[in-house]
Amino acid sequence: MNLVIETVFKRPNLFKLRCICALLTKTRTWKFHDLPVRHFSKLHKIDNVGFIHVRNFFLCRASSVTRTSKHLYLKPNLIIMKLDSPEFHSIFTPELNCLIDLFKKYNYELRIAGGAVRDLLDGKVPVDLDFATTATPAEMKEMFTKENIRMLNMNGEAHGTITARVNDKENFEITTLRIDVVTDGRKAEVEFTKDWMLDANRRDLTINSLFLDFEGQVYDYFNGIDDLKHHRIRFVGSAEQRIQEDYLRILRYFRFYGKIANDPDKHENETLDAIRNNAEGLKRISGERIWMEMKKILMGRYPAHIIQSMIQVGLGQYIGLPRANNFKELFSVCERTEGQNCHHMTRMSALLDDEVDVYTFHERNKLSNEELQLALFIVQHRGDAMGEDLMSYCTDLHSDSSGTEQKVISKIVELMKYCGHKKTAAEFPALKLPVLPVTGHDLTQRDVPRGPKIALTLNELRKIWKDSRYTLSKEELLDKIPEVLERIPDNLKKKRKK
Ligand SMILES: Nc1ccn([C@@H]2O[C@H](COP(=O)(O)OP(=O)(O)OP(=O)(O)O)[C@@H](O)[C@H]2O)c(=O)n1
Ligand SMILES: [Mg+2]
Repeated sequence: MNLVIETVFKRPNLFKLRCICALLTKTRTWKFHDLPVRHFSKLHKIDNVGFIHVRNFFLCRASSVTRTSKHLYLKPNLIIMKLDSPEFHSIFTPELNCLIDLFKKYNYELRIAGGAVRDLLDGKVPVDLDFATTATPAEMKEMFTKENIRMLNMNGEAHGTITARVNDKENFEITTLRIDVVTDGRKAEVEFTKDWMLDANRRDLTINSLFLDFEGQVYDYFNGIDDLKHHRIRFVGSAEQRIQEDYLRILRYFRFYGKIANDPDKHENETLDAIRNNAEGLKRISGERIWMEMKKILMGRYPAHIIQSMIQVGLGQYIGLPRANNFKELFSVCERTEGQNCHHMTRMSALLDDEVDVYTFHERNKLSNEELQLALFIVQHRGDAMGEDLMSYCTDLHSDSSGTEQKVISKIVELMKYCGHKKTAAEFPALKLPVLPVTGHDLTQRDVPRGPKIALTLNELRKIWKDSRYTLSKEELLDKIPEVLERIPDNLKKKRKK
């Protein structure tokens, strides 16, 4: 297939354009089909819908020209490879086979898209499958209705997504091929298409722009297979443009870097520049979405290197880490927690210097209460003089901490992981912890007035019990009530009111 160039100029300057063509092919005919897109993207900028910009001149494209409205598109070289791995064969459930037959029957194309193709090529069984189709949402709805297949949650319809529940057993999310026509950095207005290349072209990374049919053929328009093979994370076309369509892609880039790259710190300068120039756009992204990505980065590969790179390109202030600079601590904690199955917050705490940092981070990322409490706990206790006998330190900490037994134990275990005390982290949960032998009920039986005095007395008794190394019996503790009560002022409530 020979590609003959057509040109569409904003400001026609044929001469300049021809010079560039000549540079590439030494003829006036461009032969894109045997050049990977990346090859010429150095000279040209490929924008969000596949235009090529040649040094400020609007361009062009060729072959079986695809037109939408007034534009012409570049048709990049399509690479097809065959996948025949056990992982690929493992995806075929009876429900999926049923879905495939249905789309065949109605003559619509259906392929697996995005992350699942990437994972299969990487030898992994994908967690979930995303599907792409040439059928429009209306056509899908008609087909599923005719075939008595239930559809769920119609919220995604405007963006082309229909969820079908097959055999009342398995859900399939199927999205119509689309072009993101207008984007505001978070969500897009879309136009449906039948062209697989255009759908690939709207996606974030080359490794996420692959399609897979059910014969095992992988369709690759943007060199995703080669990038995956060489552990490269690249945006499809222009990084700036891809980021500006959805600023969350900045974090997705770093997340996939942690998943795919095999060098902790080998980002392409061009990509980092685009991220640096667009970092501010993250302001518009909700804390929940940011935190979702951050959690995966923290638990992926090279978390310390990646988060350091993120802060160095200026993301800190937009992701709730305006003061973060203690990379030494981050590196140590990530190293110490390697293979420890630690909580993501344990690693994150390394970059939070104090409680103010924790609350700043919480404000941006809307942490769960469990995450917030864990970060506060680690920040408060990581500097404790823990002594030689760590089990004893943990037992005391347990006795001093409020909260349900299980929650306190898990916070202590995380603290031990943070500090690199692996043995204690593993053994502490199995330790039979001493239980305070007196309860609030025992105190009321001994005429301690109800109200705040009960809790205060219990606390005092707990301290006495701890000082005895948990040896005092119930009776011995109850005998201490009078002396404890003497230390608690009578006008407790009045004082509080003041
Ligand atoms: N901001 C985004 C989010 C998603 N996508 C596209 O939509 C696909 C599916 O998105 P998602 O399920 O969020 O990510 P996956 O790549 O499938 O990764 P994961 O394994 O985390 O699901 C991606 O592969 C990518 O092609 C995108 O282009 N830009
Ligand atoms: Mg996915």
